[in-house]
Amino acid sequence: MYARDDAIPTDDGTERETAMTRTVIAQGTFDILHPGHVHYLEEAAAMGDELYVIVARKANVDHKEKPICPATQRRDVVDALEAVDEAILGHEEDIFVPIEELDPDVIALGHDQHHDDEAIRSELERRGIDCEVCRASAGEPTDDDQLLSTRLIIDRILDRRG
Ligand SMILES: Cc1cc2nc3c(=O)[nH]c(=O)nc-3n(C[C@H](O)[C@H](O)[C@H](O)COP(=O)(O)O)c2cc1C
Ligand SMILES: Nc1ncnc2c1ncn2[C@@H]1O[C@H](COP(=O)(O)OP(=O)(O)OP(=O)(O)O)[C@@H](O)[C@H]1O
Repeated sequence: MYARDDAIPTDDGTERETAMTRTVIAQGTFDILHPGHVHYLEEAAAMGDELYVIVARKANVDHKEKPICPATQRRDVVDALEAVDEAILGHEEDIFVPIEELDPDVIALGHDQHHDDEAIRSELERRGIDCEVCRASAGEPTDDDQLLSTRLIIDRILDRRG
């Protein structure tokens, strides 16, 4: 399934056909990357052709501890991942502004994100954005010592060095 127009040259170069690109959005805090983030972003990338990642602003992280790293650093590290086409800083006040600008085909919510899927769907509808909302799966540790959560990494640091 495709959505966004992309002009491409035909064999004789005189006319152009239309191909479509399926755009996916993932989002999150991404403070101290770990393999769970890689799992999520690779799964989100596989849902379409282009993956954009919205990196949450500190002010909007209000359901847990604020991130340690600045937003630009979190964005730059996410942007360097192979699965990611572009990471962008989220909007400070209205989280639907980047969605309106990017006009995605899919929003991939993380497996444990606190957002209510139905509330997001109805806000998208209200704003006239035609977009699927799906949930990604949880990445599991591949060995007992893996830390697939920023909070667990910070807890381990505090435990060992605090
Ligand atoms: C569809 C969607 C769009 C979002 N856009 C933004 C945004 O523009 N700015 C922002 O600061 N956070 C944005 N967020 C992130 C949330 O506000 C929240 O901070 C985010 O879920 C981080 O939590 P997590 O790291 O626990 O997943 C967005 C979340 C969703 C689901
Ligand atoms: N183990 C994991 N498997 C799959 N997705 C994950 C995993 N850990 C985080 N994610 C996803 O990555 C995105 C960003 O997550 P976030 O930055 O909150 O990381 P976190 O490790 O869950 O943080 P914290 O431990 O502080 O809650 C979210 O969509 C989240 O669901």
